[in-house]
Amino acid sequence: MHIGTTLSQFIIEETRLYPGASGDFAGLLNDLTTSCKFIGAQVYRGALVGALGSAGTDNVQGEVQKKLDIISNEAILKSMDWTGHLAGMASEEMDDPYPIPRNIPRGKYLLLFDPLDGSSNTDVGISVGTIFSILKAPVAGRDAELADFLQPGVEQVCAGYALYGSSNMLVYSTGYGVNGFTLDPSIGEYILTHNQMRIPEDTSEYAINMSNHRHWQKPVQRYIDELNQGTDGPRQRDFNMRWVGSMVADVHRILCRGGIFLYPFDQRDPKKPGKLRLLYEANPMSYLVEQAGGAASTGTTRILDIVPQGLHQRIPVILGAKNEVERVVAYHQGSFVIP
Ligand SMILES: O=P(O)(O)OC[C@H]1O[C@](O)(COP(=O)(O)O)[C@@H](O)[C@@H]1O
Ligand SMILES: [Mg+2]
Ligand SMILES: [Mg+2]
Repeated sequence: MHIGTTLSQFIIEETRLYPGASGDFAGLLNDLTTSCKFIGAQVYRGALVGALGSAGTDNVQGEVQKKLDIISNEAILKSMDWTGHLAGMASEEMDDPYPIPRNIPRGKYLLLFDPLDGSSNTDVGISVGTIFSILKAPVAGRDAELADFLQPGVEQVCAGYALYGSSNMLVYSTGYGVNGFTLDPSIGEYILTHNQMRIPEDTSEYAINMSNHRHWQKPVQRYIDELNQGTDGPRQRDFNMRWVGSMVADVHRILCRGGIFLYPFDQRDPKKPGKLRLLYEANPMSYLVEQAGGAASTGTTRILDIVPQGLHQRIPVILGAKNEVERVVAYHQGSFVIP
């Protein structure tokens, strides 16, 4: 597909790759990306539409919800629950799966999403986004049960995100590489601008919240300390650090120019294996990263192989440049011999 292709043209072309496709998936993706245009418009208008600040409610994660968390969640539910493409939806902001309204036919797909990623940045004008993951419903045409959502990441048929940053971008994959589209506000269309995005196997840029250093386990402390030692240390070259505090923005940077992103296990709350959610954040981002030639691990396990135990399960996340992720994994295995 050539640069300049509209998203709808791209989706139609991609559907040709699936002989016998009904068009349901194309319809689902079109409807979902329309809600991303709406959410983006709310984010960009911000204070003008009273969208900033806290909603004063807590979510199932025990976090105070921002108004934009709620606005985004509602936008996706309302633009998707009547389409007939879905057997069910699950959101980072809702305790339980969202049942499709009674009078609507149940579809073939399940939609899982983080309606607004980077909530701590909503009120300060820093990039935020929406992350989504699409699975096949084990039994099409009936209400999805909670267990239906607990499929390993390898089962995803599509994953992506919308980034509400200096421009509104949509990046996704259906298993044929990763492509990025930029919203042209003058025509309201996403246009293909980033074809077949690739992550270089090596990098000199890492992203981690350094303020958690003392809470990390030894392998991660060792890895990060060596990066910070630069030319004075065993890596014998300098590394640069970036941390936006919005996973969607940090991962987008890695898809654009490479890097490694870590939100590792930390000992602050040993019961909580990590901050990021497996189904809404780790799985879709790991799918994109692997499709772009990178790797994604907890430090000990390939993320896409994990069998989810719960809707809001959290895990450690280490993803990006293949050789760096493999080095962190090797440190976890206690082998100091780098592969
Ligand atoms: O504030 P911290 O500890 O650096 O955490 C930042 C991380 O938390 C998140 O904001 C969590 O996502 P939500 O905003 O969707 O809750 C990630 O986007 C980001 O990578
Ligand atoms: Mg998030
Ligand atoms: Mg969120």
